Amino acid sequence: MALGRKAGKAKEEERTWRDQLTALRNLPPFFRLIYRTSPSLTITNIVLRLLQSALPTAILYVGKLIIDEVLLIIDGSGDTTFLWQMVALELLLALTSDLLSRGISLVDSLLGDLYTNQTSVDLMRHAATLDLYHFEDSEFYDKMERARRQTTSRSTLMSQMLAQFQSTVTLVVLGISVAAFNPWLILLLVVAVIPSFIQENYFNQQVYSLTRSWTPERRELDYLRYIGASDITAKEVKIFGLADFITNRFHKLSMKYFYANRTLAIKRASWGAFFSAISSLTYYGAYVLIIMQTISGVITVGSLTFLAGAFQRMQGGLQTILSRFSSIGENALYLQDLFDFFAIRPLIADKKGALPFPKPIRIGWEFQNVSFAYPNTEKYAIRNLSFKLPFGQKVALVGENGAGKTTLVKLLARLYEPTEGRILLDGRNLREYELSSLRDNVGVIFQDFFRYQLTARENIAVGRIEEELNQDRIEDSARKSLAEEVVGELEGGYDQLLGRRFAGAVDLSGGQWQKIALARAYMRDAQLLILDEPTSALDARAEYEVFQRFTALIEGKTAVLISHRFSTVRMADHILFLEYGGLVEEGSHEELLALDGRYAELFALQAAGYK
Ligand SMILES: Nc1ncnc2c1ncn2[C@@H]1O[C@H](COP(=O)(O)OP(=O)(O)OP(=O)(O)O)[C@@H](O)[C@H]1O
Repeated sequence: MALGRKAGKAKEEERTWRDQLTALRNLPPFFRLIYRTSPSLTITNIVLRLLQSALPTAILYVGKLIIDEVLLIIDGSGDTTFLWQMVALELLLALTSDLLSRGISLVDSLLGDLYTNQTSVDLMRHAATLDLYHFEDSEFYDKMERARRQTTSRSTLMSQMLAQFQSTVTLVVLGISVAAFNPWLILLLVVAVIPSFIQENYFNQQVYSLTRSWTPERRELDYLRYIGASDITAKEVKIFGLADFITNRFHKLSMKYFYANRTLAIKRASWGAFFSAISSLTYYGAYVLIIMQTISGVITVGSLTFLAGAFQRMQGGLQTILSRFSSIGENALYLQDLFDFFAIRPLIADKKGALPFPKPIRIGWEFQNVSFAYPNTEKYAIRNLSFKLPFGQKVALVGENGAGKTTLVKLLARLYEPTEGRILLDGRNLREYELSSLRDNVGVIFQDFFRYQLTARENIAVGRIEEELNQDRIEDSARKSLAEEVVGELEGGYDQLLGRRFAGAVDLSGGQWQKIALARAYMRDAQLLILDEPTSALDARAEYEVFQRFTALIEGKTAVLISHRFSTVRMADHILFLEYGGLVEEGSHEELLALDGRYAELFALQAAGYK
């Protein structure tokens, strides 16, 4: 079944000649990208290559003049001064050619590095504009993975394009001079090279199809390599003895890919050898032709060396141009992946004439019959949810695992949009507000907040990174979130590198990390602050203290708290009890206890645990 699917997929991925030719239209925008990276280096590159492209013909021609002159001198009618002048000229040309080649490869590599950096930056910038919808879609990951690979390998395409231009000019110059002696040689050349070009092209397409159809597996291989040897997984891998499981899985999958690749490589090599033999045959055919013309006195011995040399160079040159052409076509196909990625547009974006976020908020939020299902799922994570969140209120969301609390928060922060129903803010749909000003005014600390392997200061400053240098604000936030005592114990204080990945870094306990992450909420200073269980690793007393401070310190702002601890939850003005994505009870702690429903039941259960 899986195999059948794979075969079907490979077919679907198969690229035709037409696709490859169509992909060539990616070259002009690609060239513009290169030019934009550095106009001066691009122009220098072209000028150097243009100069270099005339040199092979010139060197061969001077060689011909030298041999003819030597023969004349032997016969007694030559000009020795002219001969030495020509030898000196050839030396000069050879030196220039060497210098130009080195210049070209230097400019190529500088331009290539700049291009790689620039594309990586563009890629990161673009990825940052996309929605969570995209990041939860495996097809998107495949696309991003393919595009990411393009950032480094596409600088080769750049050199290829420029080299192609150079080789073509060289070939035209050589072709004109050879045709002046014997036009048939050109025909022979074409016969020698075209079939091998066709086979080359065919195999390039096959390789592309194979690589492309294996993207998910290659992603899996990368993933296995990562979990097999990473600071984050090392603990579990050891405890559960997973090393063999991971390496075996990696080995099996990588060998499958190897076999698929090997078959193709063998076929390619065999056909390649066959067509090379044809090329050699035609070269010797042309050689015989030129020798016979020399013997019969039609051309001089100097011309013989010129033509034999020029023919060989042209054959090599044409072969390179054609195979490079198919490799450019293939690379241009890969380039399509990069452009496809850049063409992905965020689904959540500003409408025309989007409104600035209200400052201050007057009324607050209202969920009207909101339902939401995650992409590619049928199941609703939020169902027909209606409630009001008045500005200034402290609301707690309660419910068992999977009840929809985090999802509700994501909707409130507009990381997702409701599938049905609407969310109003001050009477207007949340969609009508500018996304950037919304993000500025809504701060969320998630339960799975990220532990940046950066300094303590930076870990706090990410809450509002523009204030990275505002030490007072950072210290103030740390004080409020109880992170101050954590930082106080660090040898390097705020400059201490955290985590395990880099030298000199110090790792923190789960609770200490949470205190640091909570400081981000105070850095943020938004009108709506949401804490989605970032306190679960704190001991009961610390969590109580954190929330008590939190509600007191953000007086006048709206807060949404998620916690499984009722001692914390009861501090909220209003509590929403969610079950299966729907609202089942709401009210203050006392009201909900009096109701004696689901909330009271869970509260009693937890209280019993402490008795
Ligand atoms: N990215 C996702 N893609 C698909 N389904 C998801 C995704 N995230 C959550 N879900 C599903 O949506 C439902 C609600 O999940 P949510 O994370 O909102 O629950 P929660 O109340 O925050 O749970 P917990 O207390 O465990 O944090 C669950 O059934 C979950 O399986």
